Formats: sequence, C-alpha cells, structure tokens
Amino acid sequence: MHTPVLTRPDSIQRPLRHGKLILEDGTQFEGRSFGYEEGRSGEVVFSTGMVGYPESLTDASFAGQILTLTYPLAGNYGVPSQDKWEDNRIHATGLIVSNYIDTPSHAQSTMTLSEWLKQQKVPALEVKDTRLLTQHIRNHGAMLAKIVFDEDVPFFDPNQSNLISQVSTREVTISGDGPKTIALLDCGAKKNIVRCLQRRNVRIATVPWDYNLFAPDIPFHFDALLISNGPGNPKTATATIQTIRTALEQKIPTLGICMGNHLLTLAAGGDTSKMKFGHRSQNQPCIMQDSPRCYITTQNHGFVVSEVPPDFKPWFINANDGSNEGIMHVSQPFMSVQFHPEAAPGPVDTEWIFDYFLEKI
Ligand SMILES: NC(=O)CC[C@H](N)C(=O)O
Repeated sequence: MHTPVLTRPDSIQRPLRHGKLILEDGTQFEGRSFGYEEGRSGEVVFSTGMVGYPESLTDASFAGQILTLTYPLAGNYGVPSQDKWEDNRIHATGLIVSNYIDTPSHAQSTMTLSEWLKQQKVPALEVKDTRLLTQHIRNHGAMLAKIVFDEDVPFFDPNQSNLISQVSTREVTISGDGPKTIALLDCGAKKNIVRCLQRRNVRIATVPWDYNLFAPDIPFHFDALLISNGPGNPKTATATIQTIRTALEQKIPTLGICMGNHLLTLAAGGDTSKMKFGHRSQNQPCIMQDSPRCYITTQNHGFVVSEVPPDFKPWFINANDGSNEGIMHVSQPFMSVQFHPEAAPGPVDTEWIFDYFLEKI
C-alpha cells in the first residue's frame, strides 16, 4: 500500500538569524528573526489580545512602537488581502512574539506573516519569553527599545515628535453618501472608522490633521466633526487642537476616538498624561457612568485623560484601573471615547457609539 510522504514546506527550514531586543535600561532579549533584517528603534509596548495582528500592525496608532504580542502563537492564520487591513501598510516599527508559525491556515490568507514583514521592511523577533518581557514593562513602565542585528542603532523616542503629521492623509477625500457630512480629521485613522460610517449612510470628508476646516473656501459643507485615533503624544498635534477648539466654539457636534479623546480634552481645557504601560487588548472593561453597564472594548493607547475639561463629565471609566475612558459635555453634543468603537480587531459591542453620535447631528 502506498504511504503518503508528508513534506514540510521549505519555509519551515529557513536559516536561523539571530537578533536582539535591547531595552533602554540595558535589559536584553535574544531572539530569532522572522522579519526584515535591519535594526529599528521605538517604544516597546505589549498587547494582550489573542487575535488581530493584521489589523494592529496596520493601525497607524502603532507608529513608533515595537509591538509585543503576549498571546503565544502568531502567524497561524496568515495575512489577509490589503482591503482587510487598517491602512495600506504596516505602521508598527517592529514585532516581538513568543512562537512564530510559518504554516498559516485560513481561507483568506494570502501570504505568511514573515513574508509580509519582509515585504514591508519591518523587523520581527521570536524571543520565547514574552512573559518576562511583559512583566518587565509592567513593573518598570513603558520604555524605549531597539531591535538590532549586526549594526547598532540609536534609541528613538516617538513621544517627542509629531508622528500624526507623518501618518495623516495629504489630501481631502469624499466618500460615502447621505444627507449629512462628517469631517473626519485624519490623525492616522483606521479604515474601519470610515467603513462604520459608510454603513450608516453619511458622507465623509476625510481631511489632513492640520487642514483648516474653517477657511472660507473649503470645498464641502460639514455638519459634524470626528477626530480619529493616531500615534504618539497628543500634545504635539497643536494644529488639530486649534481646529477642534474652533469647532467647539461654533457648537459643531464632535466625536473623538482614542487620540481624538485626548485632542478633544486638550482643546476643551483638560489635560492628558502618559500611563505607566497603557492599555492594549480587546477585552478592556469600561463602565458607562450613571448606568450599570460594562462594555468589553478594544484599546491601544499609552496616554490618558488625566484631567476632565470644565463642563465635561466622565462618560466611561476603566473597571480594571479606574482610568478615564471617555468624556461627554454636560449640555452640548461634544463627546469622545478612549476605546475603539470601530473595533478591528475586537468586539463590536460599542459600535452603537456611532449611532448615538449621528442621532445628535
Ligand atoms: N489608538 C490611539 O489613538 C492612541 C493614542 C495615543 N497615541 C496613545 O498612545 O495614547
């Protein structure tokens, strides 16, 4: 009887190339490379989500960050086609995993995670003990780090520069159709924000982070403002903060998402600060104020609202650590959330935030 011979794909027998993850306090992790082999530096962060590496890597909010996945397997469902990504490229600076799986199995997979990282020129290491790395970040706080191969690279602090200007769109784009128009201030917007709005029959004018929405000659009329997610330190986006301030003065309904929560806070006279190690996962519990409801949310942020602006009240509070998860004006339709109602990846339990906002317009 014929015995089938099972051959392992060539890619499994890939040559081993080692690299190091070096933290700013000198801690080092040896790792096996499965991405592009060039040194890079940024801030090392961890995400405790179990899925969603295609969405997270293409989320511009991760620009400047080396993303550590605590779920022990990565790569096992491959990489979907570009229309499923959150932007048309990988934004994360690097990727750290425990076990890389080079034999994906998924109906929508078009390539392996390793092939994708190499194509996109993003380094990645399999360091095995991602638990130790994560405990280290939790104990000592967020820190700078670099992935190095043969040549050393200097540390780079992404929170000192305006990263939003690097990832925002350069042009005005009109999409969707409906009686109302939302101006979307693109600070690095995930594509699922526009997809969620398009499903709700609104017209969307996506504009650059520093676009002057109040210039007399802008080519569209808008009824409301949406401020997107985005990378880095909110205090560097001074042009966006100024635009939001004018929108509030003109009583334009405004919704902020994640970076948008920070920028609305700063525009309205509140304050933001950096958290010890941030929230990155798809199961962050947020309690809606004045209600018994707790929502399970997707999050990815290192900054937080530390001072709610005058005439605003907290809208959501994190059930784990009591931090602010959203604000709402006491009388005007101005609101923002720290989590991602557009999910991608993660639960869609808070997509109603879009409906709630659209009702206010
Ligand atoms: N997802 C986001 O918009 C992140 C906001 C900001 N860059 C932070 O880290 O807090």
